[in-house]
This record gives sequence, C-alpha cells and structure tokens, in this order.
Amino acid sequence: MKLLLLGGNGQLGRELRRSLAPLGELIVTTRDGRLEAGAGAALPLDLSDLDAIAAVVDRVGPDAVVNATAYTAVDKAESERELAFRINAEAPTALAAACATAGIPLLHYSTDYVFDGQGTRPYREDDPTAPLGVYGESKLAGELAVQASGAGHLILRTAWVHALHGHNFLRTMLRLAGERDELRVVADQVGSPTPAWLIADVSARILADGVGPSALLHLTCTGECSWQEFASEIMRLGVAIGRIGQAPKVTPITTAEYPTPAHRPAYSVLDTRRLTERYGIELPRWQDALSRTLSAHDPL
Ligand SMILES: NC(=O)C1=CN([C@@H]2O[C@H](COP(=O)(O)OP(=O)(O)OC[C@H]3O[C@@H](n4cnc5c(N)ncnc54)[C@H](OP(=O)(O)O)[C@@H]3O)[C@@H](O)[C@H]2O)C=CC1
Ligand SMILES: Cc1cn([C@H]2C[C@H](O)[C@@H](COP(=O)(O)OP(=O)(O)O[C@H]3O[C@@H](C)C(=O)[C@@H](O)[C@H]3O)O2)c(=O)[nH]c1=O
Ligand SMILES: [Mg+2]
Repeated sequence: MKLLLLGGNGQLGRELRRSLAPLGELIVTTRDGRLEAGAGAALPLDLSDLDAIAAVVDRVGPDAVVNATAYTAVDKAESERELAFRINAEAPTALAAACATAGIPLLHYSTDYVFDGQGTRPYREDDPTAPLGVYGESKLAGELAVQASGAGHLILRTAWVHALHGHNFLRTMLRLAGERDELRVVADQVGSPTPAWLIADVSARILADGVGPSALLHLTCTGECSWQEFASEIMRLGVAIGRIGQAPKVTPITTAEYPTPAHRPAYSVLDTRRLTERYGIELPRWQDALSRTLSAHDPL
C-alpha cells in the first residue's frame, strides 16, 4: 500500500509517520520539505497554494491520503479568519476533490470544537454542530466539504490532543511547572484528553483493515475531565514518572477568570461508541493514556 501523509511535522503527523510506515510505502509532505525529528525526506507542500495540492496527489499516485495538516491556533484564528478557512476548509476541499478524481479514500481529522458545549451527555456524531469560534467554524466547513466531495472518506473527530512534542496543553503545563509555584487553570471546561499516538495507532489499524464505507466517527480516550483536572493529573504523574521535580499547586478558576479571544465549549465530551463498534477497538482511559505518554522516552 502506498500512502500519502500531509503534514508530517505536526503533532499528529509525527505520530502518523511512525504508525503508518509499517503499512507500506509512505510519502510525507511538510510545508517546506524539511522533516523534523526523523530521517528521510519530505515533499514540500504549502497548502496556501491550492493548485499544488492536486498536483502532489497526482504525482505521488497513492492508494489513500491522510491529512494531518490544520490551522490549530484557536485564539489566533479569531483574527486570522481567512487563513484558518483556507487551511481548514479550502485546502481539504481541494484535497478531497483530488482524491475523488483519483478514486482513493481520504482520512481526515476534526475537532470537538465544532460543538457549542451546551450538551449534558457525550456528543454523538450526528448531534447538531454550532461552533463558538473561528477555528471550530473552519473545521466544520472542512468536514462538510470532505463529505460533499464524492471521495471515499473517514473523518475522525478528536479532542484535546497532546504529545511530548509540538504545541499542546501537556507541554505548556510541564514547562510552567518549572517556572511557577501556582498554576490557575479553568475548571468549567470539560473534555477528553487524547494523545496523538492513540489517534495515529487507530488510524493505522483502520487503514490496514480497509477504511470501509465513508463515515464521520468520534475518536477520543474514554472518561472526561476539566482542564484543571487534566493539569493536576499531569503534575501528579509528571512527578511520579520524573518528568518534573516539584509540582506547583493547581488552582481551579472559571473561564471568566481566564479571558481568551476565542470562546471554548464548556462540555465537549464525544461519544465514541460508533468507532468502538465498527472497528472493535477498545479505547484507553485518558489517565492511562497520559501515563503512557509521559513514560515514553523518545516518541519517534
Ligand atoms: N491539537 C488539538 O488539540 C486537536 C487537533 N485536532 C485536529 O487534529 C489534526 C491534527 O492536529 P495537530 O497535529 O494537533 O496540529 P498541529 O498544529 O500540531 O499540526 C498541523 C500541521 O499542519 C501544518 N500546516 C499548517 N498550515 C500549513 C500550510 N499552509 N502548509 C502546509 N502545512 C501547514 C503545520 O505545519 P507547520 O509546522 O509548518 O506550521 C503542522 O505541521 C487537525 O485536523 C486538528 O484540527 C482535533 C482536536 C484537537
Ligand atoms: C495555559 C493555560 C490555559 N488555560 C486554559 C485556556 C483554555 O480554556 C484551556 C486550554 O488551553 P489551550 O490553549 O492549551 O487549549 P486549546 O488550544 O483550546 O485546545 C484545543 O485545541 C484545538 C486545536 C482543539 O481542536 C481542541 O480539541 C483543543 O485541544 O486552558 C488556563 O486556564 N490556565 C493556563 O495556565
Ligand atoms: Mg492552543
């Protein structure tokens, strides 16, 4: 099997390089053609050049495409609407069209931030979407474009992605642990932390078994917590595993006490039963997954 992976230097992209490599031939693109933290070469592909997207798919001629690229700066997106939509909606539109033309499936990722967070039970795949910010809006537009493209596709909606590399809440907390005695973290936004390695492993398993009929599926760890509870567990495990020396106090605060440009959902837990039933994949508890993430010495 020949796979084309877009965005090999991203948080998820780096884990996908590891998990997809054993499936066959893996061609990776990055924005500038440089590959971080790993041997081998990548093809340059800047998604701002929409025409270049189809050209790469055409030139590589893969059996399937995996899109790990995205504009993920949630707050910055509020003032960079055009760029967020170009990367999260227009680029996937062009990519899905190229996949439809080539008759190959597209594996694409989306986010819990497509929901407004007013729900009281885990969101199902067909629950109404109502993003609160530009990032969520642009990701939703990307979902709809992929679904309308005519390409065979699988869209995996995930949440609160973290790894020991890249930009994410886990790394922010580990860094702040070395700088402060107290961290103030919102306790009224609840979700399901999900490591990049899990999404990458599940993606590889699905591609190996065959994507099957087009679908949108939720993929997160099981269980739920607030960002404050997530931070507290990072501190507890971080000390136990030896990633940090001393744990700062983690004080719960309200969203109102931590003003940000973007509004975030108060409750964005995703119901993952459909994925579990369709592929027979048991998803780990977020605490167990976090422990495994923190224990890994070299993620690549
Ligand atoms: N992070 C999270 O918490 C969550 C992420 N998701 C989704 O999961 C997927 C993977 O996200 P994640 O790995 O965290 O994101 P990252 O931001 O870590 O990676 C995104 C990648 O896209 C690349 N990219 C952005 N703009 C361009 C461009 N113009 N041309 C080429 N490449 C570009 C970036 O390249 P460069 O490094 O050069 O900027 C980066 O490597 C996305 O679909 C995201 O929406 C879903 C839920 C939660
Ligand atoms: C650093 C920090 C953040 N916070 C709050 C701000 C915010 O409400 C919450 C999380 O902050 P972050 O900016 O790390 O998280 P954010 O960028 O909103 O994370 C999101 O990224 C996108 C890409 C997704 O798709 C989502 O699933 C989600 O993972 O924690 C504190 O309360 N205290 C702090 O010290
Ligand atoms: Mg962020």
